[in-house]
Amino acid sequence: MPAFSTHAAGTAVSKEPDRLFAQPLAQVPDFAFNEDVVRVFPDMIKRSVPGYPTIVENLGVLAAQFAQPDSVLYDLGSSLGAVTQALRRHVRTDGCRVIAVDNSVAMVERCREYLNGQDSMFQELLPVEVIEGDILALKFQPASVVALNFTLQFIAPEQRTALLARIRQALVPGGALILSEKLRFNDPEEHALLTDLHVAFKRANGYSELEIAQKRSAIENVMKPDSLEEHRERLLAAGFSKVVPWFQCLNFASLIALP
Ligand SMILES: C[S@@+](CC[C@H](N)C(=O)[O-])C[C@H]1O[C@@H](n2cnc3c(N)ncnc32)[C@H](O)[C@@H]1O
Ligand SMILES: O=C(O)C(=O)C[C@]1(C(=O)O)C=C[C@@H](O)C=C1
Repeated sequence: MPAFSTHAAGTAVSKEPDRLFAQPLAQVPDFAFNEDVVRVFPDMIKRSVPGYPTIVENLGVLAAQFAQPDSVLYDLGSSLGAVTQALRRHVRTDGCRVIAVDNSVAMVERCREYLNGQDSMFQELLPVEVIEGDILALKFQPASVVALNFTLQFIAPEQRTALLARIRQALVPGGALILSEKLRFNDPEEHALLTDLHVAFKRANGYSELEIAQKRSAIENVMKPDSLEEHRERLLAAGFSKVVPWFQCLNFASLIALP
């Protein structure tokens, strides 16, 4: 079996299968984006997030509609740069460049390697800079596209509005924030149904009951999903004028927020 598969955008990424939670753990540690997760991340996210490849590829298509000349496209919580690669492939607007930011050293190192791979495979890609840092401390430049692809859910809830307000301030006219998140639902029946269906999705992708249960306890203290209503209210409170959901698969969704 080859050691690499391809990102949606076409470059080689690690193909190591995610077995991080396959053995019983005496105590399940809090989930962290460390070296172990980095090695299996492409497999983990594809098998855990329904619709992930569709979201990533279409994020490039959407971004091309909102990109404005001489502006920055941000990929916040870029992990291995899947979104950055899609942005670089799809956006052709003059003077645009991509800034990818992540605070995991292991993610940033591997992301840079993968982007070098993309540079050697394709021509006419947007320039890119990968910053190792906290998005809460980032000084934003005028931006036309900001992608938060499954990142906001890892930010402390009380810091989310301020971050979104700073993103709103950085957005130029015609630009957009694209926000993808795992959702929770205010209606208990809807929440239970979509949670069960997400478990069925994971099972169908080869995860055992033990893996599913241990992953659940690993993420429950570090990842706090909101409801669609909470997202909409918070985005409006942060100064966005319009919130348009463009994708939902089970309990995972992606929204466009306009300045
Ligand atoms: C679920 S992953 C994002 C997946 C990625 N956007 C993609 O589409 O493949 C969340 C990422 O956010 C990063 N992250 C979490 N909190 C952060 C912060 N405060 N500043 C920068 N990055 C952060 C994590 O290190 C992790 O790589
Ligand atoms: O809800 C889950 O079980 C998940 O695994 C989701 C999720 C995410 O949404 O980011 C959590 C951590 C990993 O980064 C990959 C996927």
